[in-house]
Amino acid sequence: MSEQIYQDALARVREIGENAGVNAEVIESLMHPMRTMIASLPVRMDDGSTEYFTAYRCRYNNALGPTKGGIRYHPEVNQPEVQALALWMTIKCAVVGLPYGGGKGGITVDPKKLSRMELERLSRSYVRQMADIISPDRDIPAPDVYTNERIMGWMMDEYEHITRQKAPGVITGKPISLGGSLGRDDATGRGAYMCILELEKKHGWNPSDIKVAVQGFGNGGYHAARLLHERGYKIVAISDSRGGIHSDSGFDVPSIYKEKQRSRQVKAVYCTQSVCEQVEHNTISNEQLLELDVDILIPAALDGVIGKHNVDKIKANYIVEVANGPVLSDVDAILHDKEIHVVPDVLANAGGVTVSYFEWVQNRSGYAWDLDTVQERLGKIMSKSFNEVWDLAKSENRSMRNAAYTLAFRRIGEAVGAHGTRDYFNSSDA
Ligand SMILES: NC(=O)C1=CN([C@@H]2O[C@H](COP(=O)(O)OP(=O)(O)OC[C@H]3O[C@@H](n4cnc5c(N)ncnc54)[C@H](O)[C@@H]3O)[C@@H](O)[C@H]2O)C=CC1
Ligand SMILES: O=C(O)CCC(=O)C(=O)O
Repeated sequence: MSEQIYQDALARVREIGENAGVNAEVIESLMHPMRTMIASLPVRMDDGSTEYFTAYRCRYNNALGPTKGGIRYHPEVNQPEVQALALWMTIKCAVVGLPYGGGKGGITVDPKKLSRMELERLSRSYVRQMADIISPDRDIPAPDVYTNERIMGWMMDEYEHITRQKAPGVITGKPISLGGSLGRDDATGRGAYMCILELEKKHGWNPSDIKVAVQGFGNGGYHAARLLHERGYKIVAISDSRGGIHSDSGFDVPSIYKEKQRSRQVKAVYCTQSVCEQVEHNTISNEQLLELDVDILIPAALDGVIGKHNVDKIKANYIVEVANGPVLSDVDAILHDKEIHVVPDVLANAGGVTVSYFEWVQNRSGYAWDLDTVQERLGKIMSKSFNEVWDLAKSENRSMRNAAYTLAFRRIGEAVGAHGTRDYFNSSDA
């Protein structure tokens, strides 16, 4: 699947790029990752043995600034997937106008099988191997699937040991006590929520009439569901890696979250007394969740979950991509024809990297913002970016993804031109 994901990502860039009116050389440059580093990480396990884990960091394109993007810990992470994710970061940062290029990293590991100490040694080992390419001015990691602020804290600490200086700007999504930003914890879900608020204004929705299904109940999915629930949207389905639950009357998201914290799985919520008393519900699989008759479907877990195999069964009016790459490119046109509108990942989940940018700015200036400032500035960027994409899509009858990519290509193209094309293509390892 992962090799297919990268080829799919390239095909989409080529297809949209060909009619975006951008210099063909710029589109060609996006076909080639600048650099992908692969490393073996030896980790001393608690039983005294040593295990080796394969790790990646891709700096895809730096036309707009230092490369930026999260680090994923997952048993299926591999080079093509990391490259696809880094390409999407390049486009995402350009869509929301951040002064960053795109990067991404990952380790092929099932973190659920490691102890806390093993996880810490693994994370520190990653930084030792990647220390030559990450830095506050070069490549700035952040959290992604199955990584979190604690891991970012260990990584920053290791980097500071290596460089013998304080360097909070080398990584974002850190604990607040180490220079993290207020508001980074829920920024990805909040950014998606802000996109939905824009849709609400355009369509005059009454939130309590709108049914939402959310696949994935982690950092992105949970906060999106929580904020929508607080506004009165009906969250009718929720899932995690082990399956999901469904109820037409909608769930009280905070109590599902509480049960998930206790049991470690959403499905275990099924028929727990506190939830059963509230609402009748049944268990569903992750595949069934995608096919529910809802107004908004929020895939917030992994890539490639909507493709030719199930596109005919998708009934949602809107797909808001909190996950990176949940829809494969070969169904873009089918969804557009069926008038199933997609708010693409490169816009819908850009709240996370936007607040990461705020964190980096705060670290560099040494001045911490309050939560209201973070959220207000996030709101401005999300609303402006959403409307730029929406207006272009409407005025030229494009899908929102096509419009978002077109805007990104124009911005990247302008920067490439300003660098002086020959130099940019010959040496761009800053
Ligand atoms: N954390 C962030 O700031 C950002 C995350 N994203 C994207 O959002 C998606 C989710 O990331 P996070 O929420 O950060 O990860 P997370 O690690 O906090 O949560 C992942 C969630 O997905 C569930 N999951 C895993 N495998 C699944 C499967 N096969 N089917 C259904 N659910 C499954 C997990 O149980 C968990 O609930 C990813 O695609 C990530 O790249 C995008 C932008 C920023
Ligand atoms: O916060 C960041 O810098 C990057 C988050 C990320 O990996 C993503 O947007 O996919």
